[in-house]
Amino acid sequence: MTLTVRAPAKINLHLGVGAPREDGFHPLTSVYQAVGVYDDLTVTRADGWSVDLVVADWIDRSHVPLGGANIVDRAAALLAAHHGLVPSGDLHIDKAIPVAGGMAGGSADAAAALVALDRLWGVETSDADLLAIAAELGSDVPFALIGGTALGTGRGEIVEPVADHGTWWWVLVPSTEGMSTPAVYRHFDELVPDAPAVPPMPDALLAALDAGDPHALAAALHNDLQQAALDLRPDLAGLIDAGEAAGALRGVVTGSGPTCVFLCESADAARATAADLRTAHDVVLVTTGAVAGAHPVSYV
Ligand SMILES: C[C@@](CO)(OP(=O)(O)O)[C@H](O)COP(=O)(O)OP(=O)(O)OC[C@H]1O[C@@H](n2ccc(N)nc2=O)[C@H](O)[C@@H]1O
Ligand SMILES: Nc1ncnc2c1ncn2[C@@H]1O[C@H](COP(=O)(O)OP(=O)(O)O)[C@@H](O)[C@H]1O
Repeated sequence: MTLTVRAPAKINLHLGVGAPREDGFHPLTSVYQAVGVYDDLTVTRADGWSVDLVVADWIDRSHVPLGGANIVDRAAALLAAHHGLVPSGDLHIDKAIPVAGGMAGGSADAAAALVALDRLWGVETSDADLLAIAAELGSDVPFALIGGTALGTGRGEIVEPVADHGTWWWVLVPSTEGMSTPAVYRHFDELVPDAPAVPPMPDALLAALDAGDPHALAAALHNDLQQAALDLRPDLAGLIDAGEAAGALRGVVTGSGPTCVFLCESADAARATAADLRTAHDVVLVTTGAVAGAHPVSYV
């Protein structure tokens, strides 16, 4: 039996960050959207356990740990332990989500592994248990399971879908060099020593999503980590200006960066913005959101 599960990248339409909790995590008010850039995970029955990887030609394979240190190894171990099993299977990752790019590629792989191994092992984990295991793996993993557009609270792991009546056109510009999420949060703490205990709700953004209005959404996009990311990567400010000058309604850093995402008014506007940005950047992707969370695409 061979099963392929596809999991999407996420962007943060809103990322409100509060003061660090006692456990070191930051309380978040995040609006996630799953976009059409995917990692595919293929699992095949085997007696032992193995993980291998291929990457898109613009991704540096050496940035993805193998040999037991990949997040999919932890996903397999947690799901197996939940059912009193030992992990088994050959798992193959086909990666097109930027690594350490603020797009939750590792989280997507973890979510895909949970969905794929649940089927491979025939263990029929409940949705509630799968979400709980996902939350143990990482703050962004539950969202990768549900996809769509969702509000994330707690440390980002408590997710609920929100009304979204738009088809949103995005231009994405990843960087070849990733950024460390903990380092960006640490710099945020230096920049904003008086962050609130609970970041406020992004009411205007939620209304723009419900209305399907790209101009209102563009005006409401917000990321509390953006200044910290720009301090650590000053070149990104010029990229955001260039995307907006090329016709995007608005450009922002996604998550802890360094990927910058540009909301465009239409498919044509996205293609034109991307063409302009390609004169200076090797990798410029055009995509839409919202798309589904981790889901099987082939089963033989
Ligand atoms: C910043 C965000 C925004 O969506 O995305 P990315 O930029 O990583 O994609 C997330 O909060 C990243 O979530 P994720 O990458 O799953 O984080 P985790 O594995 O849970 O935690 C990694 C580290 O990030 C920091 N962290 C993460 C989440 C959170 N609410 N507060 C934190 O301070 C902690 O230093 C933690 O040790
Ligand atoms: N399957 C995986 N894909 C990508 N990175 C992984 C994976 N497993 C572990 N990692 C580690 O997790 C780090 C964060 O990866 P990623 O999820 O791509 O970024 P981000 O947290 O910015 O969204 C990487 O730098 C890498 O060391």
